[in-house]
Amino acid sequence: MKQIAKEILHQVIKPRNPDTHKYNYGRVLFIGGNQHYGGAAIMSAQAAVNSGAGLVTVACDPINLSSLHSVVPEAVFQDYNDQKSLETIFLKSDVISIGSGLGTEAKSLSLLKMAFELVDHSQILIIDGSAFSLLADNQLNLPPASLILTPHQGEWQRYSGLQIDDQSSENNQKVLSSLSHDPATLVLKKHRTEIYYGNMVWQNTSGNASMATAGMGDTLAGMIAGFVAQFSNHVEAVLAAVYLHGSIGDKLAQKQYVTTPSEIVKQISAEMKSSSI
Ligand SMILES: NC(=O)C1=CN([C@@H]2O[C@H](COP(=O)(O)OP(=O)(O)OC[C@H]3O[C@@H](n4cnc5c(N)ncnc54)[C@H](OP(=O)(O)O)[C@@H]3O)[C@@H](O)[C@H]2O)[C@@H](O)CC1
Ligand SMILES: Nc1ncnc2c1ncn2[C@@H]1O[C@H](COP(=O)(O)OP(=O)(O)O)[C@@H](O)[C@H]1O
Ligand SMILES: [Mg+2]
Repeated sequence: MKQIAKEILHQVIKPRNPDTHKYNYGRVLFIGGNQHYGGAAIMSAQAAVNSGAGLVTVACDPINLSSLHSVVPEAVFQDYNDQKSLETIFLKSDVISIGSGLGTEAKSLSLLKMAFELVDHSQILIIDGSAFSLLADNQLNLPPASLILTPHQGEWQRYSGLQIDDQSSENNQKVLSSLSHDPATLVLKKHRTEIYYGNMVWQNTSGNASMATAGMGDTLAGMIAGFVAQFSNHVEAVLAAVYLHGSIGDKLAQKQYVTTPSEIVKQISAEMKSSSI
């Protein structure tokens, strides 16, 4: 298993070409944020915006509209009940992240099915949070797209059928390759998060227990979305996002006991700047 170290940031994050505009940095769509979990979609959007995604849209329950705009005015709102408009935005997106705060009700399942039907080979689909509970309880095949799965160990247990004690590299690789036709990226979140792609396995070396706070994974999904939207090698971009998320937490934990998602997102851009030099 390879260790992910700081060098990955310098490898992935490069100075921006001066002659560019926002659409060169990717269109990202989040589908999630039901009546109870609006915060999850908002935290993801905030992380993607601060990671440099060019245009971020959040398709969520309309109850979240004013809180979304008060926290992240940069994000575009889309009512997830308006199927036609959602489909139009979906087809124009480079990266779609579904599941953070999606919930497990009938609406959540119909949105997941819609995403699996619409997604295309040229798009990157991130699957997070509630989507794993839906996948575990319903017979759905993963679609043909560049897939990035970001479960925590409990979600992976539910979906893969592997008890946490049985989640060895060999077992995880075996299940992952059986789940999808094309190689998918698995980000198995835990104290030392592991990333799987084909026959490669990496272990993160950053992150700490001050980060065991609600929304920390939603924030990571947003950072991954922002990174894969703008950096071309999407596996390296995932490694960099995972490392940066943990290393920001490590810096903050030198001076504080608890780290919140809002504090992480404030540091992303400055850390990216110092890594790009
Ligand atoms: N403000 C908001 O809007 C927020 C919205 N959120 C949204 O909520 C949805 C559900 O997300 P969720 O994480 O609560 O998942 P859930 O399906 O209840 O599984 C949790 C169970 O799994 C187990 N477990 C085992 N290993 C684990 C590990 N490493 N890390 C964590 N858990 C681990 C553990 O079992 P235990 O160890 O306690 O026996 C635990 O009881 C999802 O859409 C998410 O985006 C949240 O982000 C919060 C903020
Ligand atoms: N003890 C820990 N050490 C390192 N990282 C942690 C620790 N606890 C939580 N994290 C990180 O926080 C995130 C939690 O993700 P998740 O459980 O999906 O959160 P949520 O769904 O509440 O947003 C993961 O990236 C995980 O690696
Ligand atoms: Mg989560």
